[in-house]
Amino acid sequence: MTETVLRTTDLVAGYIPGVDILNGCSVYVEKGELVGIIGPNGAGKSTLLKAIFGQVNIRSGAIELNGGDITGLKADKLVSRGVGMVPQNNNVFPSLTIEENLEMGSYQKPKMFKERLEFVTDLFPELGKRLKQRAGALSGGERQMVAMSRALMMDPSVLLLDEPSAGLSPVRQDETFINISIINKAGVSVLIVEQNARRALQICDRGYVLDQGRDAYSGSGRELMNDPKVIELYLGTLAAGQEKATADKAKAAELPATE
Ligand SMILES: Nc1ncnc2c1ncn2[C@@H]1O[C@H](COP(=O)(O)OP(=O)(O)OP(=O)(O)O)[C@@H](O)[C@H]1O
Repeated sequence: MTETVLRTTDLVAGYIPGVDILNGCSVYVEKGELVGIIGPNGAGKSTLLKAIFGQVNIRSGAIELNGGDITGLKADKLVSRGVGMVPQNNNVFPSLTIEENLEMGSYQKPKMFKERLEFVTDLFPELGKRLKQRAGALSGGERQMVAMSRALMMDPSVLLLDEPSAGLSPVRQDETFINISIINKAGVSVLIVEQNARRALQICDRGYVLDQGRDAYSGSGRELMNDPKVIELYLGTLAAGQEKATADKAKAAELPATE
């Protein structure tokens, strides 16, 4: 039986009074799922994650975590309830070591540190070897790995990732998508917002296309990637879309094997 970990229902939210950015947005994540949010610039993708994470005023609608109402809770409460968030920018403390960054991730429950450190270094052995290295000295992709690991230190019910591939080179983007798959395969439910729509849909179980603050389309990653309407409106032309998807898929199939 499926179990819904996160659900937004008819969410209306915005930054400035009288200006709504989300206009009735309903999405859900089942336990163990990797769900992607794609859509044009300004559609409200990042705003959706920020609204879930208590950083945007919610005017109406509801957010539930594991069946309990979390609408309007502030970020620190949400973290202790089981929401992990990796913002797009400034998501590591550059002057701290990797280990100190991970400690910051478990500051609400320091007793969990040892066990969770084992969990994240099992997922990413490279982290375990470099615990004393300063986060500021890492590549963009490695920093993203630290940021995601930091959010995993509280053993979240759901991990929210805001455009994790933004600003990374194509190779680092590939590494980041592989790392997200690794996290999800370890049983973590993930909601990811991405501008790199095709690449995100390749790794997602399900996805939503957000348009003007509404969930305009939803389906499996494959369905959305092959839906002519979605391709035409959001992924480029049909032919180019299919060509690119095939090339990306071939590349994706190669990458994990070459690690
Ligand atoms: N802090 C803010 N204050 C006021 N308006 C904001 C703020 N952040 C975002 N917006 C506005 O909200 C709208 C949606 O922005 P959002 O970042 O959620 O879009 P997005 O779908 O993530 O797009 P992109 O892919 O370009 O980041 C935009 O019109 C943006 O200008």
